[in-house]
Amino acid sequence: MTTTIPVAGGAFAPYEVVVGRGLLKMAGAEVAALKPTRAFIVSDETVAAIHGETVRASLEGAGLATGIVTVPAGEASKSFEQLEAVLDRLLAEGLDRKSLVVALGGGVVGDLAGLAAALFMRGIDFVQIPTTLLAQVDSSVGGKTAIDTPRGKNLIGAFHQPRRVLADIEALATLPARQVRSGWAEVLKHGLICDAAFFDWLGGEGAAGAQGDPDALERAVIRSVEIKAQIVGEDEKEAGRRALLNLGHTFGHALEAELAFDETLTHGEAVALGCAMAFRYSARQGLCPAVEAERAEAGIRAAGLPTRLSDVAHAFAADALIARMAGDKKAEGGRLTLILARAVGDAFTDKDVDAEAVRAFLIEEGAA
Ligand SMILES: NC(=O)c1ccc[n+]([C@@H]2O[C@H](COP(=O)([O-])OP(=O)(O)OC[C@H]3O[C@@H](n4cnc5c(N)ncnc54)[C@H](O)[C@@H]3O)[C@@H](O)[C@H]2O)c1
Ligand SMILES: O=C(O)C(=O)C[C@@H](O)[C@H](O)[C@H](O)COP(=O)(O)O
Ligand SMILES: [Zn+2]
Repeated sequence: MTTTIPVAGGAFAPYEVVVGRGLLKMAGAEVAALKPTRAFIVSDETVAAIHGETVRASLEGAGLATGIVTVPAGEASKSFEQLEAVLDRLLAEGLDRKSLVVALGGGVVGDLAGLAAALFMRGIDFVQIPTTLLAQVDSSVGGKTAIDTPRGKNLIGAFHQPRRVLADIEALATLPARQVRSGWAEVLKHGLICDAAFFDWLGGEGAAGAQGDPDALERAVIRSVEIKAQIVGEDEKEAGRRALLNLGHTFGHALEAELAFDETLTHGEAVALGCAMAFRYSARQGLCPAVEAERAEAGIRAAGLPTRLSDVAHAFAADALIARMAGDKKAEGGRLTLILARAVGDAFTDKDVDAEAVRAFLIEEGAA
C-alpha cells in the first residue's frame, strides 16, 4: 500500500510524494510516466553500492536509457567541485533538455543533484528517490537545492522543485542507527513547529521509529511530509511561513560551519541541538514557559539526540557563532532572525533578534 501526498501551491508545477514499500523497484514505471529522453542517476558511493542496481534495472526495464554518476558519501560532496563533476558528466553523457536526473540518496545527494538539475541547460526535470529518513521527511520535498562553502551552509543554491518524490520505507532498513536518529530530529522539528500531538506521539507510541521500526517510521514520514507539503505549498521561496521549517537551523548551521561540516555532528544532530537551544532562548526571553522548553528538550534527548553544547566534543566561541548566524540567509540588514517558540507546536519568526542577548545566552550555554 502506498500513500500519496500532493505538493501544490500555484507557484510551481504540482507534484506528488509517494510513500510506501518496494518503491525502488517501481522507479522505472514512475519515471517513464514523465516521458524523459533519458533518466540519469546521481547518487553517492555508499547508496549506489546498496540500491543503485535495483533502480538502474528498474529504469532500464521500463525502457529508459540510463547511467549513473556517483560522488563520495558525506556532506563534503555539497561542494563546487562535486557540482562541477556531476554537471560535466551529464554533459559528457549527452543529456538534453528533456532528460531527467534521478537523485538517489540522502539529503546530500538530493541537494547536489537538484542543484545540478536546476543549472543543467538552465533547468531540467528531476525526481527525488530519498534513501535516508532525513531526506524522506524533509530534504526531498520543497525544492531547496544547494551546496555549502567554507563561508557557510547552503549559501549557493536554487529553488527547483522535483517532478515526483518516491520515499521507499524499505530503503531505510540499511540505514545506520545514527542516521535514523539524525532524520528523527527533523521529524521532531515538524512537531515542535506546529503539531504538539504529533510531537507527543513521537515520544510515546511512535518512539520505536527512532530505533528503526518500519511502521512507526512510515507514519512519521507521512505526517512530516504532510506538514512540509502544506507549508511549502503556501510559501515556496520562504517569503514568510516557510521560515518556520528553519527552527533550530540558525544555531544548527552555525555549529556545522564552525565544525567545518565534519562528522562531529550530522545535520540532524545539529538541528536537534539547535531546536533545544531555540526553545531555551525563547524561555530565557520570556516568550515561552520554561516547562515547554523542558518538554521540547526531553523529547529530543529521549531519541538519543544532543541538546546541549556540552554534548559536542568541541569548544565553541560565542562571537564566532554570532558571526556565522549573521551570515544566515534569514538575516536582513545585519539583524539576526531566529525561529522561536511560544510552546511545543507553536513556533514563530522573530526578525529583530538582539545579538547581545544571543551572545549572553551562548555564554550561559557554555560557549567561550
Ligand atoms: N533541501 C532541503 O530542504 C533540506 C532539508 C534538510 C536537510 N537538507 C540537507 O540534507 C543533508 C543531510 O542529509 P542526510 O542526513 O540524508 O545525509 P547524507 O545524504 O549524507 O546521508 C547520510 C549517510 O547515509 C548514507 N546512506 C544514505 N542512504 C542510505 C541507505 N538507505 N542505507 C545505508 N546508508 C545510506 C549516505 O551514504 C551517507 O553516508 C544536509 O546537507 C542538509 O543540509 C536539505
Ligand atoms: O525546507 C526548508 O525550508 C527548510 O528550512 C528545511 C531544513 O530542514 C533544511 O535543512 C534546509 O536546507 C535549510 O534551508 P536553509 O535555507 O536554511 O539553507
Ligand atoms: Zn534541516
